Amino acid sequence: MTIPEKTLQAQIHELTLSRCSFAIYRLPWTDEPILVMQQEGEAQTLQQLTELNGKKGFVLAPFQVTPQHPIVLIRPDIVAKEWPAIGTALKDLPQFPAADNTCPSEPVQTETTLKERYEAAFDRFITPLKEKKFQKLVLSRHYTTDLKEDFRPLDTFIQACNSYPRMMISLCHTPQTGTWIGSTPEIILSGQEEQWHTVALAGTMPMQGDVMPTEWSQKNQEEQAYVGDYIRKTIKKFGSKLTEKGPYTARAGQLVHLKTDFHFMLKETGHLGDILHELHPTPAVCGLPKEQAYEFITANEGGDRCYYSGIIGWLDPTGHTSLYVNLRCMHITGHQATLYAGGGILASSTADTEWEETQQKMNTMRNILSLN
Ligand SMILES: C=C(O[C@H]1C=CC=C(C(=O)O)[C@@H]1O)C(=O)O
Repeated sequence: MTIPEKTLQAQIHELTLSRCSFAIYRLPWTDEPILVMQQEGEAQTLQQLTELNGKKGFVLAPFQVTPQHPIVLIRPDIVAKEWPAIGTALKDLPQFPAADNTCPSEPVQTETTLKERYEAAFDRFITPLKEKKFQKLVLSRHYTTDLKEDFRPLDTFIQACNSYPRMMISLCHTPQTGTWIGSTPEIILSGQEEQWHTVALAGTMPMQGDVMPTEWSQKNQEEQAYVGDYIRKTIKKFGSKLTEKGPYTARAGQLVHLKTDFHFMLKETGHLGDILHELHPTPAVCGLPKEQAYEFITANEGGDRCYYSGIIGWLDPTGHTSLYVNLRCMHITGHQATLYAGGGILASSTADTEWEETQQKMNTMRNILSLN
């Protein structure tokens, strides 16, 4: 991706310190940054995904909606593509008030403390799995790291674009959500007119140098099949002419996942919010049975997922929609970043392997931070 002018880097940095609402994103296999910005007021907040029916804009939805973490919708007063047009669009902006600086610095935890905490959560999760109360539960964690003095969000966005051509890269800021940067491999809903697409993505292995490993363990195959079954069942309620491709091995940075593509037809696009409400959270980020798993995770995970494992992207019922699950992401707070990752746990899982998998997933963001 071409590097924008230095003034643009500084301008975007300033905007992340204000009460402006904007997103810059880049779709997989494209080289085109897209800016969506609200020129006045703050992003709309919603309490339910169904409220997105018929709406257009850039969406950031949390894993769990709470008063602190609403669904936000950035009104697309400005949409600009490519750096020169983005630079022009940002020239005559009104002055936005400064963001509340209410984020006290988090103490940076040692790896030993983080691992002990993870192991305790793993124990809470594995017991009901072994008792067959759940078929699958996704356990996630987060950790906070200090950023370099000269950290610039747009630099990191560009590093992510250059490092991860297959992923959807985003930098999103609203007063309600703060600043999020991510690099996600997982579509939740994309398409236009009658043609729609979603995926079942689960199971993880590291790349072997430049070679994609393709021998999948039974555990990985099972955890992906749960996601596939759930998506198939959900999509059948809304769409017709469902076709499926996979599971096949798909690369995501230095990892590979098992992926099934689902293509289907929608007669009308005014109810995309209903589909999202039914799909989210899929067993790729939650578990089965869904409602009980959701309750269990929010009560027992021991952390706040905020916008990690929620939904991020562009929604347009009359044009093209590209919505993703917000994975491999981080929340920027002052001079710190909080990175998030999780993984599917089955009764056969072991804590060490699952911990290692979250490390590898967090490396997606960690690696580009160290490039800055
Ligand atoms: C929950 C995450 O990944 C999901 C997507 C692909 C593979 C996954 C897994 O192997 O567990 C997860 O379901 C994450 O990146 O935090």
